[in-house]
Amino acid sequence: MSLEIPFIKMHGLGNNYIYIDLFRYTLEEKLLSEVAMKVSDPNIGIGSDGMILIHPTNKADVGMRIFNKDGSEGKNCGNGLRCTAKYAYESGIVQKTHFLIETKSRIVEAEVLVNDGKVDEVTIDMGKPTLRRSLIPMLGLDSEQVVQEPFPIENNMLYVTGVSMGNPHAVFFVEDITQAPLYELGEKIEKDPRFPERVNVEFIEIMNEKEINFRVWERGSGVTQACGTGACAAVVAATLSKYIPKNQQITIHLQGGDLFIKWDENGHVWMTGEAKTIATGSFYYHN
Ligand SMILES: N[C@H](CCC[C@H](N)C(=O)O)C(=O)O
Repeated sequence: MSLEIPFIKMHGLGNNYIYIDLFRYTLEEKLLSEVAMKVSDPNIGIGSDGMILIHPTNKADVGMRIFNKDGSEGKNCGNGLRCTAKYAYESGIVQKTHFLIETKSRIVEAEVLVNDGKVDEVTIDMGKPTLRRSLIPMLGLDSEQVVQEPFPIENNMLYVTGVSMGNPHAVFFVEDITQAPLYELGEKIEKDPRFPERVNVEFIEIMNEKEINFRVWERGSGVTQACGTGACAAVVAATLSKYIPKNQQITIHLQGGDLFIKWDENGHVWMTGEAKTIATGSFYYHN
């Protein structure tokens, strides 16, 4: 079977995905995982951190599904949400600047900043973090929160803070971000049995009460330039650890650039950042 699949490649701070507009194209469910792996491949595909589907839904103005480079389906994607919002507005799927996006794990509110009909910046109300151990999910005696819990791994003693933004994150504090064991321990932590659904792994360095340095090893995609849900999880973890105050805008310095995050007094996490279009075209799928 051969398919010519129209795509849009977009990124948020270098976290790039191949987007397929299912308002205008239909792709069979059984092909999704394989197509995600194929489009993500830099040698025989287009090259990306994964694939994102922008789809009709009766639960919100637009729906978003994310697939990682390894074909696994994630349940939320902060950079993907900003790019989905940009595309939905610019393509006319929505005719308003404030609208709802459905993800696998929650419905979020998006606000696009428009200049000359183009969206360069998006703010998303990412909703409330989930902190209960069993809902992150993380194995062990259930508890309301997992904050800097000893996490022995490969002869290292790390201290893990667990946060779900609809997808699971394990946050570790380091003294110097340039020494973060991203490649040495990223995949080992991602696939550690203490995380039954695997986990996204963030190493963060607290610079001051308003700035955090950040690196990420993503579940199913490895090291990426940025992770929006991870940046939200970082602010929640730093607040729970009492390194930063609540209800203050924090600048997260990711490899690909800065995100602006605030965990407000109502418990909602807000994320503001760029969304960029790289290319459009056709992907030729064969099986
Ligand atoms: N890059 C995404 C996160 C992808 C999460 C995915 N790796 C998962 O399996 O949860 C972001 O900007 O939030």
